[in-house]
Amino acid sequence: MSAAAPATPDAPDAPDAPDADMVVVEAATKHFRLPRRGLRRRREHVHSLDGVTIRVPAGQVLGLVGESGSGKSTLARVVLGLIPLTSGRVSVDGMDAAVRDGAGRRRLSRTAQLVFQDPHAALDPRMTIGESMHAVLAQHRIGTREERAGTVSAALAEVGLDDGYLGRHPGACSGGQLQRVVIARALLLGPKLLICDEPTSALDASVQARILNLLGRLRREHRLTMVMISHDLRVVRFLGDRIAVMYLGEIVELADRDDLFDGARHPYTLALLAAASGAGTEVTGEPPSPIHPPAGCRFHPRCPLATDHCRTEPPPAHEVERGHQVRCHRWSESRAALAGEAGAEAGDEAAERAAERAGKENGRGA
Ligand SMILES: Nc1ncnc2c1ncn2[C@@H]1O[C@H](COP(=O)(O)OP(=O)(O)OP(=O)(O)O)[C@@H](O)[C@H]1O
Repeated sequence: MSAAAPATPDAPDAPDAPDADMVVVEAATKHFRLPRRGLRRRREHVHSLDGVTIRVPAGQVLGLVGESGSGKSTLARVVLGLIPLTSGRVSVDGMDAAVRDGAGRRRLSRTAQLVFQDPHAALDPRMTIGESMHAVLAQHRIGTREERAGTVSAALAEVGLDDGYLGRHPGACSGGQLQRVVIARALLLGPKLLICDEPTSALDASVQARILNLLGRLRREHRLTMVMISHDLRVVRFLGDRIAVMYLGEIVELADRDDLFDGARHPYTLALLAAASGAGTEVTGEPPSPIHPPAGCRFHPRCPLATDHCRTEPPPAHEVERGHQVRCHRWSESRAALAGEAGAEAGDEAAERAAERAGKENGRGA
């Protein structure tokens, strides 16, 4: 948890009752083939996504959290249809995300837009902000020149920027201003789904909170469905209605926000929560290779509760409560077992401190 805490933003209201699924991901697997190296005959693959199944109802915000390399961005890219799946299926607002023809691609990009981490990389430094925004509408053949100008100004106004920004180049703007421009540009086509991939992690702490508040307001006003990707639990907690925790290409825990934050069951989620609250350390050990994922439960080499069963049998997704799924064999005892362990560790530390104190006192007495 290296990012600074956003200042307390105004909590967004819950959306109206969601009706249909905006995003449906069914058994999505993405293995990137690596180039052949040396004398090795077999091609190796990076297991970036393995059997991910998830739905995002219209109007909901899904928070997607997990450490670097867990597959969050890959999931975003397959939902946007930017990369093909190895197997499985993804649909957005009823459209197959694997669509390849031009008209289908345009329809998908009008429906689903991406806001990613680095706004400097998202905008062409040679174009003014006005030109970058006009280009999106022109590409989709939307409106006359005058109509486009009105649409661009309105989009900028929505994110709190005036027409003075139209003639500026990205280099003349701050990171926060540019992220507003990127968000305004994403809204130009009237999307139903906004995928935000670490939208605040490149920004200063004070700016982070303002951008999160902005996204919360836009989500309400436009009834947007969102996927909010972050390694920072505070970000997904602020905006997410449901939270999915990813580890090495799999969703290991999925629950409504409060159920996850108050009743997590997966040892990986519990370690993330403990680290975020300062009550524990970061998850120990290196993440294992995504080229040769561990047998059984993928988390077992780093899990304090792992048994032989965990080392050999991949856990299914257990529905531990309505809407709360956990991929862990030991879900029923994990909270108590890990609390016991944290307690034991705290006890050990206290004992060590007491021994140290006793040692010093003895030293003084001698
Ligand atoms: N084009 C690619 N070719 C090979 N491997 C890739 C490719 N894109 C991603 N990967 C690998 O897929 C795995 C998942 O990457 P991904 O970027 O989805 O993770 P992430 O959770 O978004 O991480 P981060 O927070 O660092 O962006 C990683 O091991 C990554 O190295």
